[in-house]
Amino acid sequence: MTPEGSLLSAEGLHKAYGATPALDGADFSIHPGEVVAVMGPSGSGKSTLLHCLAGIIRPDSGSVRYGPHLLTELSDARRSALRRTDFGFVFQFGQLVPELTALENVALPLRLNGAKRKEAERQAGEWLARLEVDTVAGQRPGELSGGQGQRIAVARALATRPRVIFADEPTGALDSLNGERVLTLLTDAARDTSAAVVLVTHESRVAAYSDREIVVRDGKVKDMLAL
Ligand SMILES: Nc1ncnc2c1ncn2[C@@H]1O[C@H](COP(=O)(O)OP(=O)(O)OP(=O)(O)O)[C@@H](O)[C@H]1O
Repeated sequence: MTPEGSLLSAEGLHKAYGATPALDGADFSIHPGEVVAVMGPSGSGKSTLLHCLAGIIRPDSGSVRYGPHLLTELSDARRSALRRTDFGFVFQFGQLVPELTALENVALPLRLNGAKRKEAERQAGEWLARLEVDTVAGQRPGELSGGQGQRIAVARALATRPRVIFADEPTGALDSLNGERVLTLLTDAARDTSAAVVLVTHESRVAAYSDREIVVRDGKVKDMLAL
């Protein structure tokens, strides 16, 4: 299955950790600008699916295609280069560099992609304003609230204008008001920049921010519409 016009698609993914199967023939596809919520019980394989789609881990079998690239065939170096230029990541905890200020954290991926310091910090400042955390630009992660930290993580994920954003329980550590705010900002900004979002979540209210929901169960993917 390579659904017509999809940006990222996977077919027949299998992955086991020792004797524990995590993915058992999972298929997936997402279109440019689409927000897909990945739901499912704990241990069903959601994070493993996300890591395979993002080229962080290689499945035991099956293929992942991103645009013209067959991710599952690329070398580790090519996959990491593609992750840096084309993908953005937001996880539940601890992704900010503790020694850097909020502004420097958001500027970092731009610097890694070759931007000069001044230009990287100018763009980072714009993203902080957009995520409503420009007032804490000079503070370090240890001095921020959980909600502020996640907004900065979202700003950092969006700053390089990735084609795909992978978010694994991005609001898991936040109260519901902060969580909803972060999700609104993430999905609005993604839609504005036509980035696709793969959003792994336990919470069904999060699915309200998506265009489509899928459920992972026992390592297989089911389309909610088909259930
Ligand atoms: N690094 C690992 N080593 C060994 N087993 C693992 C590893 N990562 C995941 N697993 C196992 O693979 C299965 C799928 O895990 P995965 O984290 O993908 O599920 P999940 O749906 O994201 O779970 P949760 O919602 O609890 O985060 C589980 O049985 C888990 O214990």
